[in-house]
Amino acid sequence: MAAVTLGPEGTYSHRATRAIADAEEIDFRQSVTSIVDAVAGGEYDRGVIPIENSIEGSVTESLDALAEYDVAVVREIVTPIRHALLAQGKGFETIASHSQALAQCRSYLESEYPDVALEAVASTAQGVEFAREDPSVAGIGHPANAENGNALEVLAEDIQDQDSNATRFFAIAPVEDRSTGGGKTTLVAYPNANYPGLLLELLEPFADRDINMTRVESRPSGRRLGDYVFHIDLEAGLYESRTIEAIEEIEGLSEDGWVRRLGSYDTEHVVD
Ligand SMILES: O=C(O)C(=O)C[C@]1(C(=O)O)C=C[C@@H](O)C=C1
Repeated sequence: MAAVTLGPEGTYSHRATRAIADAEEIDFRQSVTSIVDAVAGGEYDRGVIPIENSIEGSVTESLDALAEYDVAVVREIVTPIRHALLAQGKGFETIASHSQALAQCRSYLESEYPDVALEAVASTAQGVEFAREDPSVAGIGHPANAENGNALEVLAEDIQDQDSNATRFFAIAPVEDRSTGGGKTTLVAYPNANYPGLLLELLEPFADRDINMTRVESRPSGRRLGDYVFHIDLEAGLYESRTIEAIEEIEGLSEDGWVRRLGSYDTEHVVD
């Protein structure tokens, strides 16, 4: 199964992708949006994108791409994130990594390297590659990246602010692969309305049917200030009549906008 994820080799997204595709079938892109675009266009059977981190919260580029493109969510992959500081030696002046990783290590960086410049790059593995090429740069990423090519020193391990640090990824697929089977469902709703009680009305159909909502996140629609797209995750499948009925109510509230059912799926925990 041909899959695409955030590169280069060695990103956390790459590690998550190995749960659904063989190593030789995985290609890399430089941004989450280009991954979603490639899957929506049918270039790949699967794409893996980060959605949410336990310390830093949503990966907003991923949410916005899911609202913009028509794709299916076919699996949720949850993995622990344990960051290491990698460099050719101690003489670096810049630490390069993905903005999420820099934020997840904020306390460590403020206490150990208050004067070092932080540089946000396309991915953790990209930062590590810069460190491999340049002794003035250190990278933050998975410790296994130290051994890829010219070995780097592991200057510190487990530098994330919380031991329990974990990220949720979505495995996405072309829309034909949308499934109604699975214990969780993701929706994106754009009511294109703004009146007192709208959010309450969007939540009630689920509460009334005892459906547990595991996440609701609003993102700006980009059309005007105060206008939002809602990303909703449910602990229920689209094969259940209560889920269909609740979504039909949401569709009724969104007559001037739209509701997209991204699909139902199960969760996989990847520990390595
Ligand atoms: O840069 C990587 O290694 C990624 O796979 C991206 C990403 C993210 O966007 O959250 C994935 C997991 C970690 O939370 C840090 C970075």
